[in-house]
Amino acid sequence: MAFDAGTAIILIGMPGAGKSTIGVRLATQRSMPLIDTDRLIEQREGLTLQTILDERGYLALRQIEAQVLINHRFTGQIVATGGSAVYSAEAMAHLKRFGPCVFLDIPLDEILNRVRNLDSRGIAGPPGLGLAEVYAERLPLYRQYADIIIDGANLDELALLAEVESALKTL
Ligand SMILES: Nc1ncnc2c1ncn2[C@@H]1O[C@H](COP(=O)(O)OP(=O)(O)OP(=O)(O)O)[C@@H](O)[C@H]1O
Ligand SMILES: O=C(O)C1=C[C@@H](O)[C@@H](O)[C@H](O)C1
Ligand SMILES: [Mg+2]
Repeated sequence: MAFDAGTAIILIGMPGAGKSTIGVRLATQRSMPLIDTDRLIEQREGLTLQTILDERGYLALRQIEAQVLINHRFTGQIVATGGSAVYSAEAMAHLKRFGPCVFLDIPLDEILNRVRNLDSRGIAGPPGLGLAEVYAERLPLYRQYADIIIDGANLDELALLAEVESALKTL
């Protein structure tokens, strides 16, 4: 693919996969702006994600997320998506027009270690669904939309960043 200054890099993966952490590092390293799509949602709605979930439910949050993604231009940006972005095929097709989609593939046990506050952190899924079920449901979707899959097992932030950079060079 053409990898010029306008090309975005889209990070996808489970909550706790490191999209924001790696996003910040990639943006700094490449002198590109970082956009966290969760913040776009909160700005548009004037509400926190948790309030949207509590007051309108997870399907409404997924719908809002899809609309926000579809209506935004991501040219030249590092994009840290919400973990639930992959529920909208239309939003994913739109995102992928701006650049490659990088799936940070972190094993479930590591995700479970990192994400402890499931009840208060707002997962866009049915109440009561555990992280293991969310992981099983989403894994095929993350794989389906990924142009690059990074096996992040046992990689610290810097090692993961290096893997992402080296995979991007192969495109
Ligand atoms: N490679 C890594 N090794 C160990 N810990 C990491 C790594 N990357 C991120 N973390 C830690 O995991 C936690 C979650 O990371 P981060 O917030 O970047 O995930 P995220 O994918 O953006 O999640 P969310 O979907 O909740 O926004 C943070 O505490 C971060 O310090
Ligand atoms: O993985 C998820 O379901 C979510 C992750 C967060 O980043 C937010 O996008 C939202 O709370 C949903
Ligand atoms: Mg994040």
